[in-house]
Amino acid sequence: MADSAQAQKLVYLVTGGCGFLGEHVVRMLLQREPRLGELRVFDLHLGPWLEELKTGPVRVTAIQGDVTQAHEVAAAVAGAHVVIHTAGLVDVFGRASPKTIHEVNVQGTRNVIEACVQTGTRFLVYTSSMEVVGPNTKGHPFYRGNEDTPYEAVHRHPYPCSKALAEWLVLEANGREVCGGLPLVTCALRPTGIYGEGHQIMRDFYRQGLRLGGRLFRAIPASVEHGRVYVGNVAWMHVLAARELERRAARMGGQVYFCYDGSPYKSYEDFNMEFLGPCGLRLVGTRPLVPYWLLVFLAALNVLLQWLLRPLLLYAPLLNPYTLAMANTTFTVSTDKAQRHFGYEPLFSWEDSRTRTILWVQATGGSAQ
Ligand SMILES: NC(=O)C1=CN([C@@H]2O[C@H](COP(=O)(O)OP(=O)(O)OC[C@H]3O[C@@H](n4cnc5c(N)ncnc54)[C@H](O)[C@@H]3O)[C@@H](O)[C@H]2O)C=CC1
Ligand SMILES: CC(C)CCC[C@@H](C)[C@H]1CC[C@H]2[C@@H]3[C@H](O)CC4=CC(=O)CC[C@]4(C)[C@H]3CC[C@]12C
Repeated sequence: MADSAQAQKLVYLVTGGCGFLGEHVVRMLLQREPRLGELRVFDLHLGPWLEELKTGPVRVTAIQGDVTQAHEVAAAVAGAHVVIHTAGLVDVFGRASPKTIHEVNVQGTRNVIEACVQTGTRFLVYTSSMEVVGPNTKGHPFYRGNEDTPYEAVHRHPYPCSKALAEWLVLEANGREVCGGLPLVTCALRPTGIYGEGHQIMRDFYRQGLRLGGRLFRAIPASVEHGRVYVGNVAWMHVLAARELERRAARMGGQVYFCYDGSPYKSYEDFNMEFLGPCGLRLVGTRPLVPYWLLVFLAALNVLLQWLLRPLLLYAPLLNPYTLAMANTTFTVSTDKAQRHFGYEPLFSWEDSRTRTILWVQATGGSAQ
């Protein structure tokens, strides 16, 4: 990616490229990265939609692989100019064991870093998470904070623990010498709760509302703000960060950026209603209908049931003590760091993001897709 190579076509690798966010990153790169020559999409499970991308002008290479396997990662990274590492095990419901979450999120990230170092890939963008910061186990609010806001980040749950450790590995690797003698440049992007086309949990809430006769029942006070960001803007931020990492290496290397856009500050449920409302659902109650102590009890009961039923089946409902704490603790960001460091502006307005998400829920919410 040197000056003389401005016209050179670049090879990008997106790990987790078939996931919710990964697919948007892949499509965004194809639409918005003019220097793209080859796009490698690495995932444990490849999506059939990749086939349609193979007919375009950019070479799209689908690689079925596992980030926990160092040799598979090294083979995929070899020859790539830029890696966008978005693969991860997103599990706050107890579906996977803590060991598996650690292996995928931490060891997988370590493998990506080592592959960059061994093969001479210099630019690495990591998809971190707001959860690296909080909400913490003490339920302290993080009210419209930024990357420098002091906050006691204390985690116990395997998912945030793994994301925090992986982010630290990525930032620490900034400046390491890669094969060929040049320094590795890394940065981490921290999305808050991502929404948009392909968001499974949004679809689950929609289906639950349909089953309940078009109603959802308020469980969380409307005053608790939960940060949300549109998937298209998160993808755009990844593409821009990857593009600018070389030119602005001194400024961006080793930095973290919250992902943000113009999405309004609302409670988790009120925010969902921005999409589910126009799809015919209604949120019943201006205040929580169930007392908080009962939710705490039900969440604990779900943990017990999960444990008891484990030999027979996987019982992993949305409500558990961790998700309840997540939804019930204010955590929102207000920052312009990405704008200052690499010129990020959201590509999609709130109105666009909302419309796109509504159309997606309407189109796929009731179907088995
Ligand atoms: N969904 C959200 O609200 C947020 C997600 N994130 C992060 O964004 C990234 C993407 O998350 P989502 O798209 O929501 O999840 P997702 O589950 O839809 O996508 C993750 C992708 O990684 C792949 N993957 C999992 N294990 C793998 C392995 N061992 N080897 C190769 N590929 C593997 C999956 O097959 C999947 O396609 C994750 O790193 C997650 O931690 C961060 C903040 C919020
Ligand atoms: C009425 C119930 C208490 C509502 C439960 C809602 C929960 C399922 C979700 C509330 C907050 C979500 C998480 C949050 O948006 C941040 C996240 C960041 C990530 O990196 C991964 C996803 C998630 C943990 C997200 C998961 C669902 C919630 C816990």
